[in-house]
Amino acid sequence: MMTDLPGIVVTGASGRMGQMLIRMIGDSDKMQLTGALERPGHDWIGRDVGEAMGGAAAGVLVEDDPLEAFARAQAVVDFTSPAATVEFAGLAAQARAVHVIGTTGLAPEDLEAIKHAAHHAVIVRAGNMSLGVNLLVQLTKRVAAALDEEFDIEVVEAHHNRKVDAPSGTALMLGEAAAEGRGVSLEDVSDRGRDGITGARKKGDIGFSAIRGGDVVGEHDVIFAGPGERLVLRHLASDRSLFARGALRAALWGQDKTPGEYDMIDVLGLND
Ligand SMILES: NC(=O)C1=CN([C@@H]2O[C@H](COP(=O)(O)OP(=O)(O)OC[C@H]3O[C@@H](n4cnc5c(N)ncnc54)[C@H](OP(=O)(O)O)[C@@H]3O)[C@@H](O)[C@H]2O)C=CC1
Ligand SMILES: O=C(O)C1=N[C@H](C(=O)O)C[C@H](O)C1
Repeated sequence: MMTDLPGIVVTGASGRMGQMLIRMIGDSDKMQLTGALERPGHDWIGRDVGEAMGGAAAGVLVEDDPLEAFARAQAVVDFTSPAATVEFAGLAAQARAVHVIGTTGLAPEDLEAIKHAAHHAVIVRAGNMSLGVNLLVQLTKRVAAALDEEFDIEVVEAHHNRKVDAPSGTALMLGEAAAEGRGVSLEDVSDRGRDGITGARKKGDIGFSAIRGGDVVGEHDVIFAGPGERLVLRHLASDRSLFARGALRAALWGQDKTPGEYDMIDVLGLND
């Protein structure tokens, strides 16, 4: 039933995050699901999304035309793939819908395209939508600023065996925060994918390691390893609903904002 509540389109409706978001919107009294998208040819197209998910009818048919769906909505919540997200950013801007981007693995040229779309609409993008990780980002920045290069910084992350990108978006956020705290550019100090005779660790580098296995939702450690002591900042996610909750909060938060690119630090009011 159509009401005055903000209408949300979920892209990648059949995905792990897509299904979580659709369930959460169905349970919410602050928003309504007005669209569920999948790519052309997907076997859910034309089916009621609730029934396709194995539950009760949701009254929304899965469709494959993003612009038509975005034009009817106030927000697009998008956890898909980099190529899809770049396309959706242009279309959501055209429709003037808030675009919440959770997709990770975005290349520099993808980020450039998203930045361009944000001239015309509100975009909230974060590699992790949880309160805990965004607090950890702030903590990481502060600890990195307090410790000198005698402390080696390593970011270690673990995820389920279906994840396609590494390092995770969260690991990169944490690496960026550590670099910012140190007053350096992550690009200059990032050490990814050690293998073989690598030589000794370079002072000042920020290292990344990725573990993939089973159904791990998402685990991140930022290690500050110094002489005689080691400080470990850790976040453990045990339920994907925390990412969906953050994304839907961002979709509502963005409704009265001026066009531009925002992140979850803005949404959660964690700016220091
Ligand atoms: N920021 C955060 O807090 C979080 C971010 N993520 C990120 O979100 C993304 C998705 O994760 P997850 O849900 O686990 O992945 P899934 O693979 O389970 O879901 C992705 C969905 O997007 C669909 N999709 C891809 N391209 C298109 C397209 N062009 N049009 C419509 N649908 C499309 C896929 O369909 P198909 O199968 O047909 O390709 C699939 O249904 C990843 O980048 C992940 O890292 C995940 C959790 C939290
Ligand atoms: O792919 C996932 O699952 C997750 N991706 C995000 C990331 O790349 O950091 C967030 C979360 O850790 C789950």
